[in-house]
Amino acid sequence: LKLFTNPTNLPPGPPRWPIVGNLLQLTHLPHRDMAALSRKYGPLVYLKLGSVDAITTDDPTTIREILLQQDDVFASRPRTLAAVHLAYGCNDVALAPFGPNWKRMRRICMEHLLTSKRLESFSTHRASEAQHLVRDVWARAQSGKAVNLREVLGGFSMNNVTRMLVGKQYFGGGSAGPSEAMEFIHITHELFRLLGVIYLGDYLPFWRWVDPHGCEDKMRQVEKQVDEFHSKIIQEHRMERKRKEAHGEQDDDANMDFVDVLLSLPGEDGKEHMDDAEIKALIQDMIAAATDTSAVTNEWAMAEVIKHPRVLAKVQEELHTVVGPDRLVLESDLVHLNYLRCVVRETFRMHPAGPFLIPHESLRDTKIHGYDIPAKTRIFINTHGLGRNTKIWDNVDEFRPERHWATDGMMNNRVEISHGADFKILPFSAGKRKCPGAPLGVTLVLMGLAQLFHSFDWAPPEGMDPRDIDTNEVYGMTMPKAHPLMAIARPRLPAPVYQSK
Ligand code: HEM
Repeated sequence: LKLFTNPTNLPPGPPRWPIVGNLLQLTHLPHRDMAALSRKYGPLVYLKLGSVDAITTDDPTTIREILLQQDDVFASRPRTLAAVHLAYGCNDVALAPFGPNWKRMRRICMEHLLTSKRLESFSTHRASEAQHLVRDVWARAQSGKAVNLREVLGGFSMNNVTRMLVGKQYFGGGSAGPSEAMEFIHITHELFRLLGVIYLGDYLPFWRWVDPHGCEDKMRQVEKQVDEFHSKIIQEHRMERKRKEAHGEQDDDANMDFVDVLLSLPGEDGKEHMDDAEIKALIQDMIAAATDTSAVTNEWAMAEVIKHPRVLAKVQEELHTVVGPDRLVLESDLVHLNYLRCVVRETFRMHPAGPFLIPHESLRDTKIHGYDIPAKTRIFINTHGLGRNTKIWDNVDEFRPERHWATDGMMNNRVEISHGADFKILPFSAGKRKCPGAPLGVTLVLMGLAQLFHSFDWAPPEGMDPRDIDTNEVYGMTMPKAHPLMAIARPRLPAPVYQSK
C-alpha cells in the first residue's frame, strides 16, 4: 500500500548532503552519533543514508509503537549485501525479509530446536561446560598471572553452543582438536566482522561498482569457507546416521543435536528432507546469534563488577547464602540469584549485546507520531542510546544494579531479564522478531557469571586500581569491549570442590 509517493512530513533530522545524505556524519561509533541526534532532534529522527531512508530512536514509547503497535509494518529486514552473502541469500531466520520463508524457518526454530524440552536435554552438557569453565580458570589461576577473560568466556559460550548444535566441543579435554577449533573460530570472527561493517555499497549503488576495499570479494570468500565447513558437518552427521541405521540403532530423541534434528525433518512442499542450504542457514544463524552475544555480555558484566568491588562483594554474599561454599552453582540456583539478575539487567542497560537491534525494515508506507515513514525505511533501534537516555534513567554512566531491584521487571519474586512493560531496557527485543533464544541466552550468561564469582575472588592485574578498568566499546553487529578483560583470579572455595565430579 503506497500512501505517499513523495512524503512531505518526514520526522525531523539533520541537514543532508546531495547523494551521500547523512552518511558522512556517522563515525566509527554510529550508535553514539545517532544518540546525539536523538538528543538534538527528539524521539524520532529521520536520516538519509545515501539512497536509503532511515529512522532512529532511543525512546521507549516510540520503540513500543514500532515493535508492538505496528509490528506487522516493521517486521521485515533490509537485504544488505552481507546478509545475501553470509546468510544463504537471506534464507535464514535472523536476516530474512518478512514472508513465508522466514515464518517457516522461525517455526522450525521454535517448535524443534529452541523448545524447553530440547533445551532441557542439553542440561548435562551445560553442567559439564560450567565445570570445565571453573577448572580452566582454576588451572590458569595457579600461576598468579592475570587471566584473559575474553578467551575463557569465548570458549565457554562456543562450547555450549557447538555441543548443542553439532554435538562437538571445540575447547578443552575431549575437544574436536585445535585445527578444527581454529578454523571454526577464524571463520566465525571474520563473518561477524563483515556482518558488522556499515558497508557503503548498501547505501551508495555506485560504491558497489568500485568496492575499493574489496569488501564484497571478502564476503564471497568467507561465504565459501562457511559453506565448506557446514558441508563437512552435515556429511559427518549423515554418515553417522547411516551407520546407526545399518546397525539397527534408533534415534534417541534426547541425544540428538540440532543438525540431527534438522536432518530428521521433512522438507518444504512434501519433500522428504530439508535442503542442505536450509539446514546450513539455520545452523549458521544459531552459531552467530548465540555465541558472541552471550560471550560479549559476560565479559562486560565481569568488567563492571570487578571495577566495582562493592558490587562483587554483594554478588558473592548472595552466592554464599543461596549456594554455599561446599559445591559449584547449579542451574536450579539461578532463579534465586536476584542480585546477580540485577547485575545482568544493568549490564544490558549499559552494554547491550548489540548497539542496535538487527535493522528492521518497513514493509509499507505508514505514520509514526503523525510523521510520514515511507515503505522500505531502515529502522535503527538504538538500544545503547535507550539505556543511557537521560529522560528515563538517572546517572546513566554509573553501574548500579540496585536500580533494577524494584522495577516492573520483578515477577513472582524473581527479577526478570527482559524489557518489561516500560521498555527501558531491550535486551532481547519484542514483537515478531524478538530473540527466540532468550531463555538459553539468559541461562548461559547467569551460569557463566555465577560460577566465576562463586568460585573466585577477582582483582584487576597487579598494580591497577579497579576504577581504572576501561569500558570503551567497539561498534559491530555485537558491541564488545575494545580491549580484552584481564583479571587475577583467586580460588575462594575449599580445594576439593574444584575437583569434585
Ligand atoms: C545473551 C544472549 C542473547 C542476546 C542478548 C540476544 C539478543 C537478540 C536481539 C537483540 C535480537 C534482535 C531482535 C530484533 O531485531 O528485533 C536477536 C535475534 C535473534 N536471536 Fe538472540 N540473543 C541472545 C542469544 C540467542 C541464542 C542463545 C539464540 C539461539 C540459540 C538466539 C537466536 C536468535 C535468532 C534466531 C534471532 C533472529 C530472530 C528473527 O529475526 O526472527 N539468540 N537476539
